[in-house]
Amino acid sequence: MNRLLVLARHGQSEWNLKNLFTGWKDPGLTDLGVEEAREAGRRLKALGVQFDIAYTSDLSRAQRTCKLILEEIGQPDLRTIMDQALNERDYGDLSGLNKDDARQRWGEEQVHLWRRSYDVPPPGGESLKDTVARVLPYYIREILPRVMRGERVLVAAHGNSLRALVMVLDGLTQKTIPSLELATGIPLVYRLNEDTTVADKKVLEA
Ligand SMILES: O=C(O)[C@@H](CO)OP(=O)(O)O
Repeated sequence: MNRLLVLARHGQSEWNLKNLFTGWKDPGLTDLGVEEAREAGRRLKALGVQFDIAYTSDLSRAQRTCKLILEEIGQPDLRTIMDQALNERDYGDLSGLNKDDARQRWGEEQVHLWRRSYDVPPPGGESLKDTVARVLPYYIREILPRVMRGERVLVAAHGNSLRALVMVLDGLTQKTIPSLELATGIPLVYRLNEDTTVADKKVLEA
């Protein structure tokens, strides 16, 4: 049985380009972001990947990425479920601030803790731990049962909502999660075992 799960971070957004904390704000993709999403689709197509269902967040950068991938693999009308549970980590009061300005103001170390630690929430926002607590139940309830039934599932979402999932899938710890970075538009192709653990993982880099 296939048990195929593909995770794809959206392509570059307008706010990625401007180096702004984004979170639940809703900027669109840049031209490069559109190209990255198409390229993700082309790499999946080269592997012969087809999906039975797609999941994306409530935010347009992930939705557009999802659509572009599906167009490239020739499944533009595939059933796609959008849910806020897959949204980016909420950056709270940092949303809209420039990341370099934030480093100037609060220091490199504090900003790194907000961005990459497991359990330090940015003011008014979600830590990765909070994001795991939001994303994981949705994965277990909605997505995983489909994968276990042999449905081939695409999840197009965000840097930190996908870090939350990858942390669980790859068995990363609070110590190892800070070094995990997910590049825009690079699909992670997982095949799962019967017991829901990871049988195989491919990162579709250039
Ligand atoms: O701004 C954000 O929402 C995220 C993803 O772009 O940023 P970071 O990589 O700093 O967590």
